[in-house]
Amino acid sequence: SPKWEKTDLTYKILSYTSDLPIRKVNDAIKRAFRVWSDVTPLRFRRVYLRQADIEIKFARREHGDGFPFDGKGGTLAHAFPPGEGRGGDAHFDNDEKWSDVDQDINLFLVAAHEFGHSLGLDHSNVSGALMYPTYSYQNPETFKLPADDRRGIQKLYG
Ligand SMILES: CC(C)C[C@H](C(=O)NO)C(=O)N[C@@H](CC(=O)O)C(=O)NCc1ccccc1
Ligand SMILES: [Zn+2]
Repeated sequence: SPKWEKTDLTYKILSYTSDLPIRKVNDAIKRAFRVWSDVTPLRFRRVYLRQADIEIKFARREHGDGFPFDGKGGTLAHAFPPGEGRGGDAHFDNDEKWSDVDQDINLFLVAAHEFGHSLGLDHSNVSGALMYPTYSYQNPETFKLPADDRRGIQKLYG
């Protein structure tokens, strides 16, 4: 499966959700990247003007990549595997109610899952894994990367 051939990766946030203050979105995304940099040699740097490896945006319905979102519920977000251009990019469905506390959809957890895809991970069939196909809330304050996800990412970038 495709992987990045460099460890210093850049990301750029192109748009936001109106559900959360900008600083909370920035922080959730920063913490979601840290989930993966904590267990690999990967480093993530935010850029503001130049093109980035991983471009992040909130969008609804058709948003230019041929994979339209589906309104509230269902698909929450999607991300492209490593590569040039849209490779690595992560899109979040702006028809979801994004949150940083328990009710609604926790942005940190979804972003950590999407960035797993951005780095080359597929879905896991291990229940409880971050890369399991379906979202289930857990307290982000006490979040610890499950062993299956750690194994998966270290197989790619260990
Ligand atoms: C076929 C893809 C495009 C489905 C999409 C996904 O896996 N994105 O990475 C997605 O939004 N999946 C939903 C579940 C679903 O649509 O049935 C989800 O909860 N993804 C986010 C997620 C999953 C597990 C842990 C944390 C977040
Ligand atoms: Zn997924």
